[in-house]
Amino acid sequence: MAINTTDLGLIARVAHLSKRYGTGQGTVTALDDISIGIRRGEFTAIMGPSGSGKSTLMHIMAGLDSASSGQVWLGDTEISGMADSQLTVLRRRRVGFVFQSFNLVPTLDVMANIMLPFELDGRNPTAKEQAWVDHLIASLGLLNRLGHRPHELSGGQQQRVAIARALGTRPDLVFADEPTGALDSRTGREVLALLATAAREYDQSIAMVTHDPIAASHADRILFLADGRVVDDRQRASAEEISRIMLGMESAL
Ligand SMILES: Nc1ncnc2c1ncn2[C@@H]1O[C@H](COP(=O)(O)OP(=O)(O)OP(=O)(O)O)[C@@H](O)[C@H]1O
Repeated sequence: MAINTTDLGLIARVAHLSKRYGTGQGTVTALDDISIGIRRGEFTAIMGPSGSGKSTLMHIMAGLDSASSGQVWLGDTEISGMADSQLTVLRRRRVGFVFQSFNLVPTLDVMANIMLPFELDGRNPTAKEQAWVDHLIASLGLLNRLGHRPHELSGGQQQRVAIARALGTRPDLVFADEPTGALDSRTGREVLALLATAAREYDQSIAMVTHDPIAASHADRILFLADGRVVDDRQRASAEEISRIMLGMESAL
């Protein structure tokens, strides 16, 4: 099936995606025939109760895990069925990650952490890319921290370094996995505002997995998963509305 995701305004798409773990009676269906698209330039939150399949969906869309059946596209590239070596290169060039635990390299300073995706790709940034990285560093307030190691920074500062690293190569899609999970609420709000700004001002597509209604309320769109299926799809919602939807989902389980 040839699908041009770009024509659909989508940066990523899954069709009839299922993921099963184990075999026989012990089989767990983590994702059950999901078909969704992530829209280009949007900040999308993926929400759902514990065990609903959020991380599994994100890992498969990011090429970190394989599907049991169904198809997965990043841009116009079908990644389902790709060899691991191809996936590694694709992730390096076209995907950015922001994790709850920041995942910075402790022995590298801030500048080296931010430049790591270029380093891993075995190349120097072009002048235009370096200007973009410099802009990110300045706008994320990291200019006077460039020589520091991660342990010398606060949690919020470390997450800002991780965001600069994720946006630096202008990836097709940034995946954020509970990016505010390790931060206090005020610092968490700042990080969410930065992600929302990246989508609005830089047209950066972002998919964020979270179980926090306040975090999801910063997103342009919220996909709700329950039991491995998409059960709701909203364009913006308040934290209160999201909590109500989540409560309804949990009582229906
Ligand atoms: N490697 C694995 N082996 C077996 N089962 C797994 C594996 N990974 C996930 N699962 C199961 O798949 C289902 C979905 O898990 P997943 O981690 O995607 O949920 P989640 O919504 O991200 O949960 P949480 O919010 O608790 O992180 C769960 O029932 C989980 O136990």
